[in-house]
Amino acid sequence: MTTTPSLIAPAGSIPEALVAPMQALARVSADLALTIARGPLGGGSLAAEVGNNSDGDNQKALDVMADEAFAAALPGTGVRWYASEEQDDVVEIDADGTLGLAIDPLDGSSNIDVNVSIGTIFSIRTAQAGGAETFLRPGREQLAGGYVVYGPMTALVVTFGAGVLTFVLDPADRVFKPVASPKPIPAATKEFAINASNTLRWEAPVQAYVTDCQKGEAGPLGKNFNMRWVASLVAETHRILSRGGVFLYPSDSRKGYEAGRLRMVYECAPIAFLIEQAGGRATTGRLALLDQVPDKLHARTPLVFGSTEEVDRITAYHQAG
Ligand SMILES: O=P(O)(O)OC[C@H]1O[C@](O)(COP(=O)(O)O)[C@@H](O)[C@@H]1O
Ligand SMILES: [Mg+2]
Ligand SMILES: [Mg+2]
Repeated sequence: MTTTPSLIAPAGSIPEALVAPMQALARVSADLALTIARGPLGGGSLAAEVGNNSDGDNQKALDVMADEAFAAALPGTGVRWYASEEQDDVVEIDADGTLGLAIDPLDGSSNIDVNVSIGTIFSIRTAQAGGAETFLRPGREQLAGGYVVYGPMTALVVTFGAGVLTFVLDPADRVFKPVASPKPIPAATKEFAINASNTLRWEAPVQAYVTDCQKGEAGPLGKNFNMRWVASLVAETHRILSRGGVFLYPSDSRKGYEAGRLRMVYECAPIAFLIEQAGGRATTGRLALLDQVPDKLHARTPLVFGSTEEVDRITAYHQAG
């Protein structure tokens, strides 16, 4: 029996061992895109609070639905270990699988009920003998890193370590089809993204950098900046891949935010992999993000990424501070 592919990729563009998991990810994402587009027509609220995950975040109905759908699609695709934002521990799928898949099944949960872009972020690694040891490794070892953004169009963007591939979901037949990837991220930018409600809680170097951006042409950076904050990491990443920019989610003094908000294994590492492959840079504010090793599955890390000139400037502010 042949099944219709959910992802049409140029021949040879996906490493052989990753074709089956990529098809599974694409199939579930296409289903999720339909569920998201139908909103309340599906019956019940996709944003209804249904529990808490191990990180203490509220789980919305769509968080749980997406997690269950991705986990259910993986048997037979070569995946041994499944690590999800919505699961306390790594789950074993197929004992003879050779891959580990880490996932943020639904990113940007606070935007589910306001009809703003949300997404899925995924990372594929070589399976080790144990679940935790598969993922507690430098992001540089990833075999694939990518996301799906459910926005005005649904797009899947992925790297296998040799550039960036972009696919758009065709609503006519619900298949992801290849499109040209944007040009490399421009080195210079005049656009930053940060949750400015935390200004007074940031460390001094971040406060100093954002203040200097706000000073505009008259300040030390000598240019007027624009600001964006979507509160969906996938949407911010898609914008920065499309036209450049710099994103910061630094640590702050709120309880639990000592290492920022975003999780290394299934949010920051795959995004950093994509950004580097697109010619940008990703750091913790101080160090290259892909060289850091998380100490636990849901470990958080400060994240700065985007156009190289601004990311490097932010590193310099940290070194000076
Ligand atoms: O609530 P804040 O500070 O705006 O944080 C927004 C950030 O949190 C996230 O929503 C976290 O992801 P989840 O929705 O998967 O927990 C990111 O997508 C986004 O960048
Ligand atoms: Mg997320
Ligand atoms: Mg999530």
